[in-house]
Amino acid sequence: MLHRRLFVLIDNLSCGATNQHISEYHTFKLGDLSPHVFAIAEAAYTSIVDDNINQACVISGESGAGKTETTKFILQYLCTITSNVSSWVQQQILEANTILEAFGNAKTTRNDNSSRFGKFMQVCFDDYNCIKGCVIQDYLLEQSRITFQSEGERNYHIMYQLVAQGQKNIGIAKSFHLRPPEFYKYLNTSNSEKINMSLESKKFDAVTMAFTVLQIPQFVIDGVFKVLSSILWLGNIEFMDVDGEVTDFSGSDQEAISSISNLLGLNRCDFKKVLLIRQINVRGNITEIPLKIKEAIENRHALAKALYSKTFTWLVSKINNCTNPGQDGAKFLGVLDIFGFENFSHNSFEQLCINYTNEKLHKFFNHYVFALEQSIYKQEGIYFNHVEFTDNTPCLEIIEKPPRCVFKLLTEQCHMPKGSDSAFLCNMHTEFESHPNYIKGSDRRHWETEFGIKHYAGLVIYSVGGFVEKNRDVQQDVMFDYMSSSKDLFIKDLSKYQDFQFINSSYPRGSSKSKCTVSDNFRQQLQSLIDVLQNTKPWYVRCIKPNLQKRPNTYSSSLVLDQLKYLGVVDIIRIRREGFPIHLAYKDFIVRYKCLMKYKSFECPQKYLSNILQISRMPPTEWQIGKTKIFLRNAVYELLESNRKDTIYKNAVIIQKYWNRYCCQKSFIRNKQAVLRIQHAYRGWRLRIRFMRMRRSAIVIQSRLRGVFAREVAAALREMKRVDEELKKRDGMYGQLTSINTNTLADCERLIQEELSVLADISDEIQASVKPLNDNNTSESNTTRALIQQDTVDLDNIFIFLCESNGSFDNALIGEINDNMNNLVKDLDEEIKELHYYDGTPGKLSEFEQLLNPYPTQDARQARVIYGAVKRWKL
Ligand SMILES: Nc1ncnc2c1ncn2[C@@H]1O[C@H](COP(=O)(O)OP(=O)(O)OP(=O)(O)O)[C@@H](O)[C@H]1O
Repeated sequence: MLHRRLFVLIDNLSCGATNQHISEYHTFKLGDLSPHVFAIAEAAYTSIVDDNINQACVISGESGAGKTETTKFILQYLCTITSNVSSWVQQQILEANTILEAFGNAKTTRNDNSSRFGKFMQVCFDDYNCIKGCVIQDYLLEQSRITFQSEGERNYHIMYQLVAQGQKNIGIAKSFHLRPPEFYKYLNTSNSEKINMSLESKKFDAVTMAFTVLQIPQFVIDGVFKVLSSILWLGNIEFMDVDGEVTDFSGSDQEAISSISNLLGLNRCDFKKVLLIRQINVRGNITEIPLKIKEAIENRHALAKALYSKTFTWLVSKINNCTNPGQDGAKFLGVLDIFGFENFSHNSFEQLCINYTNEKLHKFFNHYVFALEQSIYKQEGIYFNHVEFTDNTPCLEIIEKPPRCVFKLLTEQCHMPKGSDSAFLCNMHTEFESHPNYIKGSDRRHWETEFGIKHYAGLVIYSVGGFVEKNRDVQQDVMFDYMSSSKDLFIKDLSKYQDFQFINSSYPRGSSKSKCTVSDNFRQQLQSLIDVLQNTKPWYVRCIKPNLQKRPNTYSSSLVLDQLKYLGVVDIIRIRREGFPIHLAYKDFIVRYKCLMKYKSFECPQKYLSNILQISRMPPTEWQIGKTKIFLRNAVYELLESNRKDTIYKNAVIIQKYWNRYCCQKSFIRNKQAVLRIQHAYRGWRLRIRFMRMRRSAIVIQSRLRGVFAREVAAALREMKRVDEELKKRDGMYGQLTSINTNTLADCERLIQEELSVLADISDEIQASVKPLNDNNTSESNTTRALIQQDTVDLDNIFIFLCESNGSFDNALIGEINDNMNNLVKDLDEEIKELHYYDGTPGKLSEFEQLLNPYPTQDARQARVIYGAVKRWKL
């Protein structure tokens, strides 16, 4: 399926990247808003979410057009939309860029921050479409820049940053043996402008901060800076020719040698040997040959380049370790920021590799967009107007197609002991003289030093000097062997580090064929990149440089038109208009758009397809049905997509409605049940509390009542006892009265006998009422009996007695006691009165009163108490 795979054109100077911009583009379709790299990033991200296919954003354009900035915008966009809160891994991905820029970017005549390496950043996503990590693949770092920079250009940024920091901080200068920038030859090969120390020092702080975010230990960071300082010192070694065959160090070299040995933790003699002697492999025997002065200088440069490039690849692998997505990050969105097409006044091996990369990517683009497209039209038997496009296959073949191509001829020379640039050029002229994409040089005078290739973006003249040497990629194995026994842990680790991707040599060490050449490695790397891109859904971002002065809103028409032409933009607009850029298999089309049909019948797919399109009122010129696929123009596709989106939206609302209702019902029932259960439990609890309170109150009331009754009964019994004693006293009085008046006494005796008999009856009745209790419970009866038999009445015992009796006393009995007691008291009072009037003697009366009634008021009160108690009892 060819999706909306075309591109946005980025005018790099007007492209903003605030969070507001990001939120504006988020969730919007490509084309809804004005062209912006965020729209592409959004489309690619949506596609990864919807279709679950890996995506690739291929960013191209010439040097300084804004590829690196665009890459950063895409990363920033992805990091922002995939997380509300910036997570650690996203921070690490952004900071990795800071490190890569410091170590891999440099000032060129076209761009102050030119990437001198290519990179493919695969941002990996988990099943929830959140960023899980990132894998970076680097391509061909420009090594020659370490030792030499053209006019107006600079070495890699990190070199200046380190030296500037050394100027600011004495401690750092001492630890890394740093000197002012003017001291180092590798920083002064061109007349570039003066270094802004404070700016560089600030950038150095940013790099160390980025190292910290990537959790790189301090000893490793220090190790990296030691290597950089050693490289700078290497440039200052001058050598001295001894006899034309042997070289030695000059007096001024000693400081550099001791500094480098210290920094790398090497033995001084070993290091000197590396600089002055070369090892060669002759049929398995390693032979040491002293280097001539020219060779020693070249060897020193090679050593510096090898150290820097190894440190760079080590850093990339370290960053990959830190941002490794693990098992979860299966899907990825790759961002390819590769060096733009270059055509300088002096072009060398590096420019050939860079322009070869651009040719390769352009071919991929052409193949994907034009050739493949039109071959599918033919296969499917649909009618179309053939679209012509600029095919760059011949140019690519001259560079890379075996058996005879530029790279093959160059490798041949590298494998020859006496291989040279001139021999390479001669072979090229012979081989490609008649090739349409090849010219021998800018003019006849330069045929011995130059060759030209007509790239898709224009003719580039290459100076052949240094091609063989640069392609040889001298590995400096001896130096790394010595470094492996360094005292510094990082240096040791670095020396053992191998970029495993390209270790494929079967030749013995030291032989000229022992290593793949730089071009071989680079070709393999690029091929694997193309293989990865072929398995992704590509998105193209073409960066256009509007003017050469880096001014905003200034367009140099001819410059822009040239770029639009060679980037294939004009061709692509044609195919968009004339071709059918969207094609879908029948099944996919039906699955995707059947929602637009009311009646879903699948008997004849072709009929069904045309039904969908007719019902949706699509103009018939805008679509065609092939043998297995349906082909659509962009306008139809847009319309279908928009209808589909509306239908899905409406249906989604209905589904949501039902689902929400179901959820609400479910939640209501659950809440209701919960409320009932809570109510149930609460009511139970409240009733239990109320019952307990009432029971406690009842017990209190009962105990109080029982106490009251017990006290009243005890008072009654006490009163009985007192009456008994009164009777006894009266018996005594009777004898005295007899002597006064026998008749009166006889009457008195009779009356007393009657009263005694009444009291005896009461006593009998009490005994009789106590008796049933004795029969019911022997223990109870014992207590009761003991109580009754006691002379004195104890209130506690009375209470126990009442408890035991458990209400067996009849209220009537108490009433009777009360009545009898009242009667008794009343009778006694009357009797005393009678006695008083009978005698008629006041002196005797007072004696009798004192004798018979010593406590008249107390009697009356007791009687009232008993009466009151019994009355309450009855109530
Ligand atoms: N959107 C932008 N806003 C402001 N400045 C920009 C923007 N894009 C690019 N630039 C400026 O242009 C310069 C070049 O951009 P950039 O480094 O991205 O180019 P490039 O295409 O990657 O070049 P090279 O191929 O040399 O690496 C930047 O250093 C920056 O100053």
